[in-house]
Amino acid sequence: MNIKGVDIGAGMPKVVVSFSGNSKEMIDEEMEAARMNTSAFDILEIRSDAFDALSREDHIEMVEYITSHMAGYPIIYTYRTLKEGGKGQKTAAEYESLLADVMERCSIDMVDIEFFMYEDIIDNLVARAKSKEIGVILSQHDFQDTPHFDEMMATYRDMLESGGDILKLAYQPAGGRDVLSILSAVHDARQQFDCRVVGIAMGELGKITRVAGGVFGSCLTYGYILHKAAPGQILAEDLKENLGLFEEGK
Ligand SMILES: O=C1C[C@@](O)(C(=O)O)C[C@@H](O)[C@@H]1O
Repeated sequence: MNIKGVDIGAGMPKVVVSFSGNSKEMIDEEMEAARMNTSAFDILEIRSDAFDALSREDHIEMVEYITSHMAGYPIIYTYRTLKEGGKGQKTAAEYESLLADVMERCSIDMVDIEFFMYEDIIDNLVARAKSKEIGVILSQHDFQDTPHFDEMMATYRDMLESGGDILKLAYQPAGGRDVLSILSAVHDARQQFDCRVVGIAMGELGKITRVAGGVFGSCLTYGYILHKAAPGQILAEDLKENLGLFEEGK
């Protein structure tokens, strides 16, 4: 899956930085910091749940403001709902309408769709993304818990069957065993289903999954440049440097 020269799923995991500013001033700061750190990341994520207070038109304008200024990078559009750890308070119907509109009108390369919405919403959004040639990340987050290994495997399989190009799970581990379970699920899903996967254990305990997840098959790792978008995120610059440890021939 090659987007703007970034080959996702080949070689090292690609570093995604999340922009989570909620005003033009904050976004300007984030874009400026990104331009000063171009070697620290590969992909940009717009966390649009930060724009929840804006009207639809202003929301779209903010997204376009970022995509036009950062056009050289692959851009993921993510509206993270409250129940999956974000700030987004929209109902399922509003969520569907927003994502559909953004896919129609904005220059995004990938869209993050929360997999545990209603099935018909997922089907509609995936179909729309495919028709626009927008890459589909299907995701699930739990900021309280880590499910059992078998459940993670079933979720990865269901996500693949629903048309996900990248399948992403992010959970809060209660201990080292949970971190290992997540890495095992990443490893086995990658092997068994031959798909692009991401597995993140959040918090301090989970940092190893952000740095070493690629060894087990994770194709993306999320970091930050100015503001953390999730617990345990690592500064993009440090992330890139540490990923180098796992690079062949280094
Ligand atoms: O899904 C993810 C991963 C994440 O939750 C993290 O733990 O880094 C951060 C989110 O912005 C992103 O959409």
